[in-house]
Amino acid sequence: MLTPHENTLALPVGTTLDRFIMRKQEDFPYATGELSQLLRDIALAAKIVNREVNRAGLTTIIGSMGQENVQGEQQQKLDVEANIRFIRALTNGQEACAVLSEEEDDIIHTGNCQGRYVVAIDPLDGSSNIDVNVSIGTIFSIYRRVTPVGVEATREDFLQGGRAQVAAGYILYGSSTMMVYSTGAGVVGFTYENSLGEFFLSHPSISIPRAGQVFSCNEGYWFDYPEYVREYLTQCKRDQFSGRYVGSLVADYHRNLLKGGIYLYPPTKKAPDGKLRLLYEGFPLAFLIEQAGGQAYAGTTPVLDIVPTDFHQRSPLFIGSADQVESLLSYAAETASA
Ligand SMILES: O=P(O)(O)OC[C@H]1O[C@](O)(COP(=O)(O)O)[C@@H](O)[C@@H]1O
Ligand SMILES: [Mg+2]
Ligand SMILES: [Mg+2]
Repeated sequence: MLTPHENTLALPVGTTLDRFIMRKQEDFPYATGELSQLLRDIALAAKIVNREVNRAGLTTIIGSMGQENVQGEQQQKLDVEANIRFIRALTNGQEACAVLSEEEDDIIHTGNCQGRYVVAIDPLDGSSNIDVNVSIGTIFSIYRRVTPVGVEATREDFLQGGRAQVAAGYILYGSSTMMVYSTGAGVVGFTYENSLGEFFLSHPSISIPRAGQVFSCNEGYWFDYPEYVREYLTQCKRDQFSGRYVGSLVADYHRNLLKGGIYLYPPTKKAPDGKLRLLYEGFPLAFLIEQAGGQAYAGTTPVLDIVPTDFHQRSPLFIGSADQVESLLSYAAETASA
């Protein structure tokens, strides 16, 4: 008799995302199907954003909005477009009662107070790479609400902490488009077939190699990095590990997830708490990496153990192959004990 997880893994490569989600739900007869529908809603918005990304160079959707978002960062037209598309899909889908987006100051109430889930989202990640046709992405994180069904969601629904996530994932708009997610029973990946308009199972069970030989960080900030990070990176170079940095978190993360490696965004003078946002970048990617057998730390604290206090809170991020993250932590421990 197969366990529910094994049953899902037994599905063949080429299974459509819809069928996969349906079969996975059959493994849990008491599940209501709302989370499954929510994942379908996200996949639908991803297809629309994928279309916009693909033709961005031919439309007026490329370029800057000429204004900053709530993070004080230049907003790109595609940031705004992706934000609209995901919020619309989540609103129309009726499973999410509220959405937290990188592009919005406050929670967006969808008007679906019966919805049992809330979603935190980075609609378009790597926006500095849009204009130059380099891979970009979307990152999402799903919680079951703690407030009662029937009333509006509140801050508490979003500030439950990373270990409370029921699902998380990302879409990579790359040389092919992929959706990778976990509902807490391993990590699966689907590749989008443009002409058929479907995501197909391509990576039935993703686990990150324990020993990676890649480091990914913005070395332009080298002199701002903590000493222990510089020492670790120097050792990586002595060991002739490869340096790989796209500058789109989703793309850097995806490569390391499949091939092994560590991604580092340490605190810098410009960003003393790190640059990446906890609720829609750090938490979802940390949830996935633990599901894939890797590790994620913010300094010396596991990312998923951080208690969030703010929607747009930032945090350092060291994430990837277990051996590499542990090695980095040993440099941190040495510094602390010196
Ligand atoms: O230019 P930097 O400092 O290396 O920052 C790159 C990082 O910033 C981000 O672009 C932030 O994401 P957004 O594009 O969603 O704001 C990450 O994707 C990326 O890894
Ligand atoms: Mg981002
Ligand atoms: Mg973004």
